[in-house]
Amino acid sequence: MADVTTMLVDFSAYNLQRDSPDSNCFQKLVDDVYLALTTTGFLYLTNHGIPPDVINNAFQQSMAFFALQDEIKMKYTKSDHSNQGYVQTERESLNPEKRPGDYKEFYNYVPKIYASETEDHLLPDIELPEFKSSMSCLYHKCSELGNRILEVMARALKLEDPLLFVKAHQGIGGSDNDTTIRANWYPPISDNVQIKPNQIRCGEHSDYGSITLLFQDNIEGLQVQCQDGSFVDVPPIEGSIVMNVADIMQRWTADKFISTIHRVIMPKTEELKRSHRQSLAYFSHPDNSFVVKCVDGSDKYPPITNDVYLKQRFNATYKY
Ligand SMILES: O=C(O)CCC(=O)C(=O)O
Ligand SMILES: [Fe+2]
Repeated sequence: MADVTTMLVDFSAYNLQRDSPDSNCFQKLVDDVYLALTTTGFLYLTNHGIPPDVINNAFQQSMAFFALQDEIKMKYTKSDHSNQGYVQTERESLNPEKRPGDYKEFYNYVPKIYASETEDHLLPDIELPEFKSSMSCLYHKCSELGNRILEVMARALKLEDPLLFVKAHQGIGGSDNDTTIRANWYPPISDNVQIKPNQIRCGEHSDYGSITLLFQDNIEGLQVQCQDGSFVDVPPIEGSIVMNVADIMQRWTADKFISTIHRVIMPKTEELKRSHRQSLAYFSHPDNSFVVKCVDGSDKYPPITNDVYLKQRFNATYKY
């Protein structure tokens, strides 16, 4: 299985520049998505229609945030009862049994405003007045594209209601939905940095939500696991988005679509060690109160609300 590569899927037939699908090539898109998501669970989306400026601005603002002094970044630290904010190196352990904390920093952006508690104080508006608007712009483009992908996925499974997945995500951006953009920053491994045994940039894990859209910079490191346990590279391809199935979607589809383990390894060469790496991950979630039931009508997994499922998963991941 070690020669498995991640499929390239051309999204032109339903990209954000179109009002409706292109009937000439839509079925090919549906078939390609079915093939990729039932085999590796990962694909590269090309011709998706998110403007490059939107992506570049979010990358630039995210880099400007990580370049701030530590004391400033710490003002924006994520608390343990919410999802927004900054998390410093080693605080997240994605593979706690086998590895020390991940050698990465990240910032989670969630646009929702809680009724009782606003989280605006966790946005770096003073230092970076354009941070919020650039994250928000990418978030909304990803939501639009995400809806189209979810529709294609439902059509691939020939669901009676092709908008079932889309309807389950209608609260994105509001208080009943945890869809998040995570800006990841992997610092360079300079000579004065002590890397612990088995420490890597991002430990082996699968994502928790429905689907993930991942924007990589031009630095390699992402790998996905094959069925035989080995890992293969998912190198950056300029202009593409890496899309993957996450855990609640695997459960929802009674294991038809596969949520695959992935990781980000330490740089292999001296030159890469001196480079930092950035990625932006859009983690899409169904609404918290939505009851996820197997779409094939089976009882392979009992129905569960998304918020109960998420709580179980988050509790295992953070060190406080
Ligand atoms: O940085 C990457 O390429 C992957 C990050 C990732 O898998 C995650 O944040 O869940
Ligand atoms: Fe991930």
